[in-house]
Amino acid sequence: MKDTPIVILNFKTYLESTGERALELASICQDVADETGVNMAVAPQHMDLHRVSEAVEIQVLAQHIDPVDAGGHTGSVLAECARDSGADGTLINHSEKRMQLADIEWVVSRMRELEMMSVVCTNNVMTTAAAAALGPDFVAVEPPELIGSGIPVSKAEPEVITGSVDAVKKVNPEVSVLCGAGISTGDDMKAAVDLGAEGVLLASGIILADSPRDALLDLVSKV
Ligand SMILES: O=C(CO)COP(=O)(O)O
Repeated sequence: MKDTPIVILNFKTYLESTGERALELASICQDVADETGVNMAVAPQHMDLHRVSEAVEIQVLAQHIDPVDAGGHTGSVLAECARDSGADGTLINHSEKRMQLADIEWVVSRMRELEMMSVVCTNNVMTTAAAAALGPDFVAVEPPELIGSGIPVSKAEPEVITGSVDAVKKVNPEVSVLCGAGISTGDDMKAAVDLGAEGVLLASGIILADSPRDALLDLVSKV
């Protein structure tokens, strides 16, 4: 059983969520999860996976894993290395790190073999349906033009969420649908959940807030 609604905070490459500040932000997420009972996960940069996963009990995800087996692949991110660094799973095909379909399938399968969580990011209803056919744990639909815009997908493009939820039900009802892009407030998250999303994937609204703790508490206050 997946514990939803879930909030996944993607640390991206913001300085505000890098290094020591990744640790601070992950601890805040842990505190908010403990205080509110809302399931939270964090996706720090690869270099921060180990220290973050040592410091918190909430789930820690990689931002990307390469479709490679162990061996001669200099510079690639190996699934087993992410796991041994403390990752419980990974984001796959984020719009800032797009992959080919066969490679997405490869990483989803490897996550399943390693009993790790897979979150495939998509950009619209059609790609959400395609991703659901691969059987990941989650798909996260994020219209790229709204990412980092402060304009929440759950208000600007509600049909992308309802359309994704409907499509995924038909293709593979075991897959949970998340949404993201421009989400930052409790109203944004409530609107997403009311539209059928089982959680949100977000970044700038929390990471760049004056008080990430207050922003997170507000985010989960209505679900
Ligand atoms: O890309 C996103 C999360 O992975 C969304 O980013 P923002 O929350 O900054 O719009």
